[in-house]
Amino acid sequence: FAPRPVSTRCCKTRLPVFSSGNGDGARRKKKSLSDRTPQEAITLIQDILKAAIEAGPRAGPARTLQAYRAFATTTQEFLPKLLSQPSSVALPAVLRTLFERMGATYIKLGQFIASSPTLFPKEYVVEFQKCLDQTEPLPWSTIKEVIEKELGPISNTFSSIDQTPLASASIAQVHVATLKSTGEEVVIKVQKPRIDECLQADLGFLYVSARVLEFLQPDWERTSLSAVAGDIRQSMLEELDFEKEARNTIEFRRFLQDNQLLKQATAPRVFTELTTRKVMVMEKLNGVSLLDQDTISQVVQDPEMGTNTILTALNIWSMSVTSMPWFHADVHAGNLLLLEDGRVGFIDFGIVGRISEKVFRAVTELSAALVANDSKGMAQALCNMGATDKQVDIAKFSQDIDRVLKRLNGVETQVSVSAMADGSVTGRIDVDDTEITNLLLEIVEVTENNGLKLPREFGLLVKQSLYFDRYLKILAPNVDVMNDSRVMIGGKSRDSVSGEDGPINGERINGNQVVIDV
Ligand SMILES: Nc1ncnc2c1ncn2[C@@H]1O[C@H](COP(=O)(O)OP(=O)(O)OP(=O)(O)O)[C@@H](O)[C@H]1O
Repeated sequence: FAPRPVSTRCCKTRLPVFSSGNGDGARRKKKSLSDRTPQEAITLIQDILKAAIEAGPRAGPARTLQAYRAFATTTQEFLPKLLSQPSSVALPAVLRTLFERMGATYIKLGQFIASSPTLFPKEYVVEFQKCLDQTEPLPWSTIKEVIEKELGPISNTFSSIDQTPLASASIAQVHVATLKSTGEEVVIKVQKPRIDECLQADLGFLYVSARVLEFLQPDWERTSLSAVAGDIRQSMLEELDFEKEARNTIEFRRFLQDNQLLKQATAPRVFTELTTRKVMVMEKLNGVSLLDQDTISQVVQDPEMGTNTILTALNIWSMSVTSMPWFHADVHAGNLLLLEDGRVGFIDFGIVGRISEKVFRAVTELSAALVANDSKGMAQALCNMGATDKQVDIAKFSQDIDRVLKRLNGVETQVSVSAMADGSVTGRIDVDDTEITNLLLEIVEVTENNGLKLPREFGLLVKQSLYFDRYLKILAPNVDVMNDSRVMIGGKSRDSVSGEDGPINGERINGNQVVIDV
């Protein structure tokens, strides 16, 4: 795994959309999203189609056909209404539907929008949360071809492979197999054929990204569009590189090992000799998704287990944020497993986030202020993190923060438990992603209303923390994160902040302590 230099060439490419040649650049900068006309939406959709078709010769005829179909079905569905009653059509829904139908590149772009509440308008962030990344599995013969091209004849390495996939998403398909050499059960994550060409050779892709960004964020003086386009490109290329994902997984395991955490949590052992950019072979973790219904029934019968599992996951994730150069930025329920041996399993290190020194320092200040219930301090920390060109009214800002915090504490959790005829208990939890996003958006909104623009990396971090907040409320309802003396925020317990003895940094991870880095 020799490190590859990251090309920045595309980030510097002069994109058509940035050109001021059409003469209306200055006017456009003053527009807001609500000023967009249906005709502009139609032109955008046509541009997307054109870019996808132009990429056809390199991405394959199937891609061109897919683009035509997506365009035809979406316009058939929405165009008549868009022309006759524009106000009755929700543009975010039109774009999201189109993206899902256009395939991998656009699904990934949609997910980027969904995970960037500091960059995009609320209605688009909420709508793109629904962007589905589940696809029809590819036939086994296609997947087999990829494996054999990358690793040689299957029979040389594997004694058996389950031809029915464990999962299938836009980029990869996952199959369970047994290693011939040791008899160990493994999973093979296989990149779908031509996906890399489709994404990378999509000549118009960066142009389309910029067009979409410009459409969603007309006020682009505040945001550096070229930087955002570069960000999207880089995060997509990273997801396409399984050697990179393997390195991340290995680094996370090393972090667990160095901190003596392997007894509480693990990440799959990667078989580097069986890993390429397109295929990754790793240890199969035996467990169930943390919020799987069957798991919950176990948890309900043994509440301590649920509490310990989620506290451990939260502790470890938070610690990794503060002590590693990157953090797992996609810890949704499907990527956290409760293993048969009681440990927590972290999987899928394809999407990671990085925080700069400046944000890291501000997050630490923010955490300390949060622990001390010091909303003025929180306002100051957010000021230190964000960008602004005017004076912020700290007193008003801190009052607004107070209101959001009160609402954060008041979030209801939906847990239903039923007793079955055979005496067992089952439970069901409705995790409402939209509500989590709304809370995050509220923080961002309050900050923006006070004249500050927060960096995207902060959005990723807060979103993960809000997920954990929700899991805690579900699985460890007796832990009051904001007031419990066992809770550690930003590496300091509430007691230690108020001058009493509290756990020190090195002792942060134990079953009873929670570390929250906002
Ligand atoms: N090491 C593993 N052990 C057991 N199951 C695994 C392992 N890796 C992946 N899986 C299963 O395969 C599914 C998909 O894997 P993964 O999340 O890595 O793929 P993905 O294409 O990046 O999906 P997404 O981005 O939608 O989460 C997981 O949700 C999990 O059920």
